[in-house]
Amino acid sequence: MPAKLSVNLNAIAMLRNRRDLPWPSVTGLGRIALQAGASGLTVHPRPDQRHIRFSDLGPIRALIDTEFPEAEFNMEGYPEEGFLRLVEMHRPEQVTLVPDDPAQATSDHGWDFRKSRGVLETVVGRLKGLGLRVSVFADGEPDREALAIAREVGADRIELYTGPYGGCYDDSAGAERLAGRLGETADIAFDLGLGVNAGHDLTVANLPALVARIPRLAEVSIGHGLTADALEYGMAETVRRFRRACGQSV
Ligand SMILES: CC(=O)[C@@H](O)[C@H](O)COP(=O)(O)O
Ligand SMILES: NCC(=O)COP(=O)(O)O
Repeated sequence: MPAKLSVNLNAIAMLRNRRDLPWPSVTGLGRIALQAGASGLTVHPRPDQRHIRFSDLGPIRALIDTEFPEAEFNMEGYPEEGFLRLVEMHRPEQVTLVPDDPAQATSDHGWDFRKSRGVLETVVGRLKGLGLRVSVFADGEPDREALAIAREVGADRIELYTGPYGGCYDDSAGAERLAGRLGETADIAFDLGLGVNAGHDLTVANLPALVARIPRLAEVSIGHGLTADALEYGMAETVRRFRRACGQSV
C-alpha cells in the first residue's frame, strides 16, 4: 500500500499569524487538503503558539469528525504536561512525540532512546491508555538497540527524521547515501514490529527515492515543502483573480 500523506498545517498557521486576521484559514486549507485526498492533517503546536494556536485544534478535530471521518489527526510535540493535556482534550488518532525544546526553530533530531527511556515509558503508557497510536521521532541511524527501546516503551511506530535527507536537495550522492541509511533504519524498525512514518523537509522531488527504498512506509507528514508548492502552483490563478478585482479584463 502506498504511503499515506498527512498535510502539516504549521506553515499555513505561521503565515496566518502575521496579521490579526483569519486568513489564510488553517481549517479551510485543511479542508482543501482532505478534499484533494490527503489522508490526514498534522499539527505541531508549540508552547508559544507561534504556528498552530491551541484554539486551532478544536476546529481541526471537528472538521475531521464531521466531514472526513476516515481521515486522521496527527498531533506532534514534546511531551510536557501542556501538550499532553491538549492531546487528552482533542484525541488525535496519532501522537508523534518529538524531543524538541521550546526555543528550537523547528525539529532537528530524533530521540536519544537510551537517555529518554524513562520519560518515554511513562508518556507512551499514558497515551496508549487513551487508545491513541503513538509514534516517536527517530534519527535515520540503523541502531538496533536504540530502536528496540522504542518498541519496549510501547511505541507503535517511529517517524524517521528526514531533515538531513531533505537538505541534500543539491547533492544527489548525499541524498542516495542518506536514503540508504533511512532505509536500513526502517528495515530494523519493521523487523522489531514497529510501523514507520517519515517527515521533515520532504518534497515532490525527494519523495520518490524514499518511498522506493521504503515501500512499507506507512505515512509521510509534509508541511513546508507542500505549502511552498501550493503557493507556487496557485500564484498564477491568484494573480488573475486579483487583476479581475482591479477591473482588468483577464
Ligand atoms: C516533527 C517535525 O519534523 C516537524 O514536523 C515539525 O513538526 C515541523 O514543524 P514546523 O513546521 O513548525 O517547523
Ligand atoms: N513530521 C514532519 C512534518 O509534519 C512536516 O515537516 P515539514 O514538511 O514542514 O518539514
